[in-house]
Amino acid sequence: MLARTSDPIVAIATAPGRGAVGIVRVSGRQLGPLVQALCARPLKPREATYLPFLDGGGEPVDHGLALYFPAPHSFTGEDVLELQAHGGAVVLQLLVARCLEAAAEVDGATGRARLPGLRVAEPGEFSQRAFLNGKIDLAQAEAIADLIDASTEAAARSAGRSLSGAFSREIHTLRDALIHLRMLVEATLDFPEEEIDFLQKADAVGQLVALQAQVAGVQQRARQGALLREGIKVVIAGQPNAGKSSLLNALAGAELAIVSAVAGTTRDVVSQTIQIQGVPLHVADTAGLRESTDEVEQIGVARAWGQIEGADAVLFLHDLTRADVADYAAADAEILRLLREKLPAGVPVLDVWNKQDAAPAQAARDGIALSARTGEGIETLRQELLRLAGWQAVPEGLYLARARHVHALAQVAGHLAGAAGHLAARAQSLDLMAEELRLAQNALNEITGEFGADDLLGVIFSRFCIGK
Ligand SMILES: Nc1nc2c(c(=O)[nH]1)N(C=O)[C@@H](CNc1ccc(C(=O)N[C@@H](CCC(=O)O)C(=O)O)cc1)CN2
Ligand SMILES: Nc1nc2c(ncn2[C@@H]2O[C@H](COP(=O)(O)OP(=O)(O)OP(=O)(O)O)[C@@H](O)[C@H]2O)c(=O)[nH]1
Ligand SMILES: [Mg+2]
Repeated sequence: MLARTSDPIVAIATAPGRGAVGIVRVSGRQLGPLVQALCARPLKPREATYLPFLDGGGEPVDHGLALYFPAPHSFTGEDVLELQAHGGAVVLQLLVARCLEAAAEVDGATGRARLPGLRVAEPGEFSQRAFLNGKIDLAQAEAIADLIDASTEAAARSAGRSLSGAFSREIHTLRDALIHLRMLVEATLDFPEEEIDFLQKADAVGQLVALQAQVAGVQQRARQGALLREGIKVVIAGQPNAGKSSLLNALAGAELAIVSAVAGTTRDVVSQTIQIQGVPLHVADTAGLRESTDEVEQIGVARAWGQIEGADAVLFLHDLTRADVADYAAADAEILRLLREKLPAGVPVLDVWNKQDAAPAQAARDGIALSARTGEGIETLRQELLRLAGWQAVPEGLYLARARHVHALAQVAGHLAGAAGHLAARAQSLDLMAEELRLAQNALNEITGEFGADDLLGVIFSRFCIGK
């Protein structure tokens, strides 16, 4: 649950650990008396002032820059005080403690506490206030967290674009077109005798078709953005000694997993996130799949299946030097049968033929032939992985969307399809069409948070880091 939104709050805004500068930030309704206690003078709005930050005895805790942003012209929309101090864990803790202490002190001028109720902020609470005070919408607030968490340049750039409001503006454009259509339909419902004429004249069908196309476009870019943010999980599976660990190492460009000629080397799952054109791929190397009497190996095989069941794509690795041996091929066929049985529909299984360097020239096989040892064919595999992930390298206009946004857009598309059905059926079901359009708008509004349940907000903001 989120804490009370009216309390003044304080937190260290910079990353934990040592740094040249560290910032303590306070947000609340009336910070003047607190400023007086800490800085011993009033601060000019939005101007950096170098001064000592004072403790209760008038001694400096640190010397730094104080910044005061009077409401509503601040990040949160409330009064904000920033103490930009030296970046040490202890000095910043001392400053937070000093803020709490000064807030509780009685102000000589008023006879009341300087800042009643000041408390340490919950994670995400500064951004939550910015949202509640209309400084940013929900999609932008999420973009702040995504920008901070971005692990690739492409992810950071598209989060920056969402933060600037580009994603929200597209959602607003869709919403405006939707509202226009709703007005048309609702007006027709109010004047039933003119119905056909009205909708035809305004080309309601054309408007709806155009809107569906726009939603499809945004959906596509949001899906790509979600991919950039979340990536996909790729599991390397196959018989012992196929070269699974060698392949993980080749993809990662590092000796992460133990490679040996002993069949059954890998037992624990070894996972690594690699990037291909900025798309994060979470790759897992697993134990070779075979019947075993070794207890530890059995556990390894069970873990491998556990990984496979959670995969977005499986690389089924085969040893080309043994692919024509009847027993080997039969074991592969059995593994494939189990893969099909255990994998949800739609999860691709890509055949990868390893040890091409050591295999005699072969007839072409479905899938990709490569050598984890020499690196031959690895680039082809990387491109194929991008394709499997659904990456289409849209060069411009990506937003770092979340699964939540993709889901909401799918709902919008579903309701619009419903509306189109009712529109085709005409008079009998115009009220049903109106309802579908209303539901479509609700789903759109959920993205920017202009309509949304409190629990949804709680989930989003509680995942922020403290002080954000
Ligand atoms: N020192 C510091 N750097 C920071 C932040 C901060 O809080 N403190 N931010 C925190 O995340 C980000 C910047 N976000 C901010 C957003 C709005 C305003 C602000 O003062 N807005 C006013 C005035 C706008 C204007 O002059 O154009 C407003 O919206 O009315 C400040 C910071 C990144 N860098
Ligand atoms: N010639 C050749 N040998 C390879 C290649 N890839 C792997 N090997 C060798 O095949 C053997 C097994 O490689 P690993 O990567 O340990 O195989 P694995 O599939 O992880 O095996 P388990 O962990 O036991 O299931 C090692 O001796 C590797 O050096 C390759 O592309 N060419
Ligand atoms: Mg291995």
